[in-house]
Amino acid sequence: MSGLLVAGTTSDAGKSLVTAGICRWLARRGIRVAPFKAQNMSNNSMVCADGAEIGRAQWLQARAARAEPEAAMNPVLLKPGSDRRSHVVALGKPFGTLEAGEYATGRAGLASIAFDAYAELSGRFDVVVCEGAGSPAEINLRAGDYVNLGLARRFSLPVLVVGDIDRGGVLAAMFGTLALLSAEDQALVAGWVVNKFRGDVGLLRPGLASLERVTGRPVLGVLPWLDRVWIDSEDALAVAGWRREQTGGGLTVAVVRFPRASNATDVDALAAEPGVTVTLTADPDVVAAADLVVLPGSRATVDDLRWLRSRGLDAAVTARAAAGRPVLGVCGGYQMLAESIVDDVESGAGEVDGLGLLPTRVAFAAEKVLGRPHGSWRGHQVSAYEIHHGSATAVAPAESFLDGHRAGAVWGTTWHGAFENDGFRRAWLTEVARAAGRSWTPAPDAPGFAALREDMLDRLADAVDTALDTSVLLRLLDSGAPAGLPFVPPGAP
Ligand SMILES: NC(=O)CC[C@H](N)C(=O)O
Repeated sequence: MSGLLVAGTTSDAGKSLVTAGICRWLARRGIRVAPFKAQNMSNNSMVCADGAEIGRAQWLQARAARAEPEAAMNPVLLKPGSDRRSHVVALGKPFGTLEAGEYATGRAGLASIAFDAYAELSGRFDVVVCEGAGSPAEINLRAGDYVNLGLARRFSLPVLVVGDIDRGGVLAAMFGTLALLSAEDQALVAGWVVNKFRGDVGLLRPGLASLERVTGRPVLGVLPWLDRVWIDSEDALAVAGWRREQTGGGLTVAVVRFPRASNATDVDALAAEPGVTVTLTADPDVVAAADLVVLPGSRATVDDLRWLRSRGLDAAVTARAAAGRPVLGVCGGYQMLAESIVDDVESGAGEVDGLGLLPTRVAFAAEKVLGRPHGSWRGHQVSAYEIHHGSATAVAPAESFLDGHRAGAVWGTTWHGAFENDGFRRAWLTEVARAAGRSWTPAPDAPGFAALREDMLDRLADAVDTALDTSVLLRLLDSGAPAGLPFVPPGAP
C-alpha cells in the first residue's frame, strides 16, 4: 500500500482532474487504486451503494479508479448552507453543523475521522491517490490542517503540486507555495505538474528548468489544456463542455443558478444531448425565453426560494406554467413548486408559500433521506439517487412522475441523476420538445451519457500517460519522497 497527495497552488488548478487521471492510469495497469479527499466542501454530492453520501468529485474519481465508491474515500464533506454555516457529513452520514469561525479550530474530531478513514482505506488498496484542497500554503490554517500537508505528514505521503498556467504566474505560485512551508513539510513536496497549457511548450521550457533549479524538484510534466474534459466540479458547473451540435431543431434549457444549488450536475446529461443547449442563469428574460426551465436542487430551499422571488424569477416561472411551457423542479426545486413548505429543520422558517405550481405540500424532517431508488417512466427504466430532508405529498390527484408529480407542463421529482438514464432522458426531452412546440428529436447515433463520461476519464489517463514522467510517478508511489530534497527559505514564517 502506498499513497500520494495531489495538492494545488490554487483552487481550480486541476487537482481533481489530475487525481482522476492518475487513478484511471493506475487502474489500467491493474493496480488496485482508490481516490481520497479528507475533506471536501461542496453541495454536489452522491449517494454510494451503501447509502453513504460523498463528494461528487470523489465518486467520479472512484469510477476512474474502477473502484466501488464508499464513505472512506471522502470521510468529511462540508455542505455550505449559507456563507457562515456548513452542514457536516462524516463517513457519509449527517454530523451536525460547523460555523465559519470554527473551520480552523473545531475540527480536531473531524481530523481523526479522516485519518482513520485513510488508514483503513490504504489497508485495502495498493495505492490511495489523495486530493488536497485549496492551497497547501494557506499557513493560517496549517495548525488544524488534515487535508493537505497535515495529511501528508501524518502518513509520509509524497506531494505533487499542480499549478494552473492558464491563470498566469504559475512559476511564482509554485516557488512561493514551497517557500512558505516548514522544512518538514517541504521535505515531502516532491515535484510539480503544470496544468492547462496551450501553445508552444518550447517557450515554457527555460522557465521550467529555472523552477527545477531553484526548488531542487522535478517538473513531472506539462498537461495540455484538455478540451471537453473536466470532472464533476465541486462548486461550479461545466455544462458548456458537454455541448454537442445537431442539425435540425434545437432545444434550449435554462437552469436557474440558485446561490445554494446542490446536485445541479443533474443537468449535465441534458447538456450532453445533441442539439440541447443548457444555460445557467439568474435572468428572468432567459427563463422566459427557454424551451425548458429547470429549478435544480438546493441546500437551502426556503432561502433560495426567497432569492428566486427577490429576482422576479418566480413570476417568469409562473407565467411559463400558465402558458403550458415546460418547467422541471428537481429536489429543492421540486419543493419550491409546492403549494406550501413547512420547514423547521433547514431554514427554521416554519410554513411558507411555495410557487403553487404542483398540488403538493412539503414537510421537512430532521432525518435525512439518502437513497438509490429505481423506477420507470413510460416503460423506461430509471436509476437515481436522493438526498433530502423535505418530502412532498400530494394534496390533490396528480399524475405521477418518477417519485414526484406532473401538472400540465410542470414536472417535479426528488430524484437526482435520473437524466443519466439515456432512454428516459431522450423520451422525456421528446415530450418536453413537443410541449414547447419544438421539432427536436434525439439523434439516433448519439452515445450514451455513461460512455461519454468513460471516454473523458480515458482521455485524462491518456494525458497522464503521455505528458507526465510516469517513471517518477511510480517511483514516488514505490518509495515516497526522496530523501535530501533541499529546503527553500524562508520556510513557514
Ligand atoms: N438535494 C436537494 O435539493 C435537497 C433539498 C432540500 N435542501 C432538502 O434537504 O430537502
